[in-house]
Amino acid sequence: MYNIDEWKHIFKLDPAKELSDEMIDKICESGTDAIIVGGTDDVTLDGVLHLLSSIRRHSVPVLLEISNIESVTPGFDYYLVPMVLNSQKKKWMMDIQQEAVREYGDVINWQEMLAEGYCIMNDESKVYQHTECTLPTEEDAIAYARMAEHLFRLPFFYLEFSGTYADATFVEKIADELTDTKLIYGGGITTKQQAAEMSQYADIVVVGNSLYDKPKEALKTVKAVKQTS
Ligand SMILES: CC(C)=CCC/C(C)=C/CC/C(C)=C/CC/C(C)=C/CC/C(C)=C/CC/C(C)=C/CC/C(C)=C/COP(=O)(O)OP(=O)(O)O
Ligand SMILES: O=P(O)(O)OC[C@@H](O)CO
Ligand SMILES: [Mg+2]
Repeated sequence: MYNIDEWKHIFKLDPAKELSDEMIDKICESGTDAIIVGGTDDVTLDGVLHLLSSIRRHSVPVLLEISNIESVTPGFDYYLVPMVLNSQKKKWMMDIQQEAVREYGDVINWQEMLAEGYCIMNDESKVYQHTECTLPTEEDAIAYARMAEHLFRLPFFYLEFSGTYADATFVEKIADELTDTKLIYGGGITTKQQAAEMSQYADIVVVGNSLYDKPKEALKTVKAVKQTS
């Protein structure tokens, strides 16, 4: 339906946080390639439906990044299924997803499902603590990237720095390991310079929290990424 291979920039909106209708309109008309609806805490069906109905007034593609089964609803273009590679618990990598497929497997439209291998690098982020991660070294992260590409053949490897900006040389090293699996970088992008820098290495950059904290600057990241490509 959409050419995901051409996507470079995505905004991530959290169903548990407030944004004005005016801001949602600006985000949707910013030229971003897609919107992800997703978050860690307090993601409810009501919150997801509320955001979806506002975003659907625009033509931008919209994806639900599933954080719990209770908040999944039809109406999205795609569904991202996180698998947390550096969790200590099999639950967050395999079991929770297996339970969902066991329950709903007969009705899943597999064309709409996209798996993401998450490597969570900020030990202070909510998602790191929630999914009971261990902090990878550079060698560990490279190994996860190689597994995503060569063993699991995942469509996406998500280098997650949620709330903090990474060292670009580290992101470059991870990018060098990936050919078919696309590298998504997310974390701490608040300026157009940062967006442009990460866009040199990641296939897709994701901008989340700065939409809530520094919205004017966040909106400028779209153009910065498009100019780099
Ligand atoms: C369309 C339709 C109705 C289909 C029905 C069939 C169906 C239900 C299909 C689902 C198929 C499937 C396999 C689903 C998996 C279900 C599931 C529960 C997966 C769990 C995924 C997971 C490991 C979640 C943990 C949390 C996580 C990784 C969330 C991702 C989002 C994220 C990283 C947010 C960042 O949060 P953070 O920045 O730390 O937080 P704040 O910004 O709030 O500070
Ligand atoms: O909120 P920020 O830090 O921009 O991170 C974006 C995204 O990777 C969060 O899942
Ligand atoms: Mg967030």
